[in-house]
Amino acid sequence: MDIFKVFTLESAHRLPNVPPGHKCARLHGHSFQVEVHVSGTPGADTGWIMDFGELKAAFAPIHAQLDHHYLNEVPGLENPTSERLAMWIWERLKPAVPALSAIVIRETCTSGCRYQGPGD
Ligand SMILES: Nc1nc2c(c(=O)[nH]1)N=C([C@H](O)[C@H](O)COP(=O)(O)OP(=O)(O)OP(=O)(O)O)CN2
Ligand SMILES: [Zn+2]
Repeated sequence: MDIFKVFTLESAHRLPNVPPGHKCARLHGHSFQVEVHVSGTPGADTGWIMDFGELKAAFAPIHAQLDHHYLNEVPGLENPTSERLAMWIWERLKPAVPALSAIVIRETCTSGCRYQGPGD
């Protein structure tokens, strides 16, 4: 089984490595939706895999680093595609949430990515 919690990031970015004339080379912003998935078996007493509140607390420092920030200026996110953002979040959240199983980024209503860890 897997549980998930959704976080929203209001962030600006531009993509520095796109071909000349590409619209994403220009500075623009998104309401990124970040789905954090955690897998496991519900505890016999708790009935849950992990408290959603604990997940929110683990994500809080990441949210603080990204929300209302220019992502290109965040170390490690110089080319902030959805794919890079998903991997960046995974690397920082995994130590606090070992059962982390996927990071899903929704960059727009129609575009996004899903990352399930190294090798994916
Ligand atoms: N594989 C990726 N492709 C693109 C990324 C990305 O992160 N990974 N990012 C962008 C841009 O940041 C852009 O803001 C989003 O692109 P797009 O889906 O083309 O946005 P639209 O709002 O124009 O989408 P439509 O629903 O088709 O209007 C570009 N590519
Ligand atoms: Zn964009």
